[in-house]
Amino acid sequence: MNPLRAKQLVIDIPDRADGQPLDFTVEPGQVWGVLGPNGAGKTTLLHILAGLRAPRKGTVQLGEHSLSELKRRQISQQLGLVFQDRQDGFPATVLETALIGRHPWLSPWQMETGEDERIARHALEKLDVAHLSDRLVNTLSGGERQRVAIATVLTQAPDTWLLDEPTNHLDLHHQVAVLQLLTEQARSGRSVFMCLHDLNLAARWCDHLLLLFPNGDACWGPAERMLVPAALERLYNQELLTVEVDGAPLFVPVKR
Ligand SMILES: Nc1ncnc2c1ncn2[C@@H]1O[C@H](COP(=O)(O)OP(=O)(O)OP(=O)(O)O)[C@@H](O)[C@H]1O
Repeated sequence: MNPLRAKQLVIDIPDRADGQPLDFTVEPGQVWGVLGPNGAGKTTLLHILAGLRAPRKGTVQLGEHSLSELKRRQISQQLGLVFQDRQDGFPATVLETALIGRHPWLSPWQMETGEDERIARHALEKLDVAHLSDRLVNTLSGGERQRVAIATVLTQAPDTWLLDEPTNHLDLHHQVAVLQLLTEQARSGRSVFMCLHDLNLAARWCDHLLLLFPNGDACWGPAERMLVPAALERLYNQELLTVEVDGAPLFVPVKR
């Protein structure tokens, strides 16, 4: 598996100074969380790492190659992206949507095989949406649609998962199930890099964290080194109480 590297990367946020260039490597087996307030640049960073947007400065590498040297197909065989928002203009069923995940592995105009359908159906089962296989995606609830998006990337089977708020719209049980699935992906040698708004989910499930500040400052590293209450209070401009539960810190906003 090729590690994903950000090398001296500056996110291009209009009217913002360069700030701290990002220089980190997402290694196989790691689960990274990106934390930051609204507008800090989390989604933009994810799109840069997926090669969908150019950075202001620096490069993104998959193994020894920069993304700009790789064909889109090579990238999509290695990187999968779960978007924050999606438009369902095209009327497709849940199964047809999951099967889109096989496209990086098919030649142009090649039809999906029985094996592709088996992989897609298995992914739909893992995300608890197999019973919806024949439904049009635009008839699904927000949480069901989110689980289909994750199932589509599971069908794609990339080495590196990029996810923009994967727990959005999910009830507590499905939040935990998705984070458990991502943990299993990392344990099997893949890697996960996700934006999260829930600090406590990040503290519990991520082994590495990247804190993105609105002025372009940033810091990253092993989660236990990043979960410093003073830094998190500065990040969110919010006073926090910290308690320890089940061996992990729990952050609670101070109520005035
Ligand atoms: N095309 C654009 N034109 C102008 N400004 C943009 C554009 N795209 C993004 N921005 C701005 O860049 C900043 C970063 O946006 P981004 O979506 O990456 O933030 P985020 O950290 O993901 O925020 P959120 O937590 O709200 O999802 C925001 O202030 C946004 O308004």
